[in-house]
Amino acid sequence: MTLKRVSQSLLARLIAFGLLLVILGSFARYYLLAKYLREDLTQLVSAQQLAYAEAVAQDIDFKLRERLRLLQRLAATLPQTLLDDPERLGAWLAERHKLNPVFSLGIVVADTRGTVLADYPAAPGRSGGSLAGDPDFTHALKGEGRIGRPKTGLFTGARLLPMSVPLRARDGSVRAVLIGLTALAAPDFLDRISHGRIGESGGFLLVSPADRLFVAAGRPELAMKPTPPSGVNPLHDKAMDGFRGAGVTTNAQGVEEVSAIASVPSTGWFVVARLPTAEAYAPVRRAQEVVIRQSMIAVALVLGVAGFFIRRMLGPLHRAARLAERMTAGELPLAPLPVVRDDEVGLLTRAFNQLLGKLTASQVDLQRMAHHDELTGLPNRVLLADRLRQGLARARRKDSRIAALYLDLDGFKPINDSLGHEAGDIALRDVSARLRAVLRQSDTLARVGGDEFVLLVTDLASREDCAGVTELARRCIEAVAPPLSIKGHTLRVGVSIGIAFGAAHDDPESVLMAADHAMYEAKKAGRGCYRIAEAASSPADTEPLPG
Ligand SMILES: Nc1nc2c(ncn2[C@@H]2O[C@H](COP(=O)(O)OP(=O)(O)OP(=O)(O)O)[C@@H](O)[C@H]2O)c(=O)[nH]1
Repeated sequence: MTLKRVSQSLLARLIAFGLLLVILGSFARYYLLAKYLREDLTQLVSAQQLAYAEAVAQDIDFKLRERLRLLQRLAATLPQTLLDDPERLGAWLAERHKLNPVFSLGIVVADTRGTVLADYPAAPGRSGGSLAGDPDFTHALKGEGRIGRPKTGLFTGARLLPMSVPLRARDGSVRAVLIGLTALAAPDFLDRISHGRIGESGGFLLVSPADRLFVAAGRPELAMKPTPPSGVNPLHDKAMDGFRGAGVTTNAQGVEEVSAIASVPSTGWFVVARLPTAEAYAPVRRAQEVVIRQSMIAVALVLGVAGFFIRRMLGPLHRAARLAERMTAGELPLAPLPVVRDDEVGLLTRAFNQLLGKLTASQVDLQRMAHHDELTGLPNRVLLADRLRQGLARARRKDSRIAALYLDLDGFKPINDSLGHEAGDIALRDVSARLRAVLRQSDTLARVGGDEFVLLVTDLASREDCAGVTELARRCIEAVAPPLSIKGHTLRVGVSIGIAFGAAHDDPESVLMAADHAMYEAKKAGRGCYRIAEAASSPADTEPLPG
């Protein structure tokens, strides 16, 4: 029941409408903000990631080329006589290595058969060993230097990157092969991949697409591990096919990330700079949180402030409704409601007051019509009966009397008959006016029939007062007697009066009947006179009145 009342309340509906607007607005802002911020951030983070990836790729490319150039310089400067003296060759290599120790796992010199002549730093079993089947050795033997493929070293067992260059005789023939081995984990080599961080959770990967291998990775467990099969990570698949640039993708671990790919031209590798979107889009989440917080504040404001103001605005309406209810219940008299403000509520209250005014006026009219004669405006039989009851009640309380004078016009019918009903009405109104002029204010003159009137006189406290009633009857006869001028005709009517007195024990009907009978007596006595009823409480029958 209470819920139904609330749902029907204008206040509740206005607040609900306000809340709906706030919530819809919040939803729209929440999603639009997220959408546009995400788009902008994707662009920004992609550009940033690409810049990182390119910088790292260039750095790695530079280091690789530098190493290859160094190896070529060594090959060009190595005194060929040392090839026949492994001990001195080893010392020469050690000297060079100390000057620039970039080949952390050693510089190896092998003759054209692949036999290792010397190495530094030395690896167990390498010197005197054979590199005959080694692809880097074979390649250099053909006269070309190259950066090899990452692999696990034959003698060192470490993950390394080999580089090989030929050592040529004066006639241009290959006399030996120089191989430089760099540990993938060597300092200042791929550390930007393995230790570089992007934000809190992002990092780098170095991929060799030809080997389908992670050469190095920020996550150590990925280093030298195969790349995911195609179909797992769409952006990785594109990168393997040669795409360079940035995009949003989901990696093999199911983590969505913004990734950028840049080439390492010297090896055909590529660097991936990756940042999980959970971190990249953190500002989006923060903005969404702000929107949610704002919305909660807006909801609180709508509930509090708007609720307060709407309540205030509708307050006069509530008060007016309560007043109207109490008037309807009869607890308050009907009265215009106070118009507090000049707004819609005031307009409604004013309209209500106008309606109330009309209602009250028609109620007064109805009341008047129910108690008055329409033609003369005099009280009718109903109101007379009431006044008669009141008069007798007062007589009981004050030990006084009342007198009823029953008046019947003489010779009225001929006016109707000769001049018409309208003339008769005029005569009745004129006679009423003359009789009214004779009365005291406390007397009641009522029209009780066609040409019959009753004059009620109350509070007759003394014998003189009672004697005054006959005097009043005489004045009535005199007042009616002068000729009437109706529609250019001079007409005469008279009046016969029957007087009956009433005291404490009398009932209204018997007093009226007594007066009526007395009036007939007056008619019989020749009209134009009054007679006093004997049956009712005439002053003669009762105890003498004081005075
Ligand atoms: N014009 C008019 N006539 C009315 C009205 N009510 C009653 N009458 C008429 O008043 C007349 C009353 O009749 P009577 O009392 O016999 O008339 P009267 O000539 O005074 O006769 P007496 O009383 O015997 O002297 C009737 O003709 C009614 O039709 C009214 O409201 N207007």
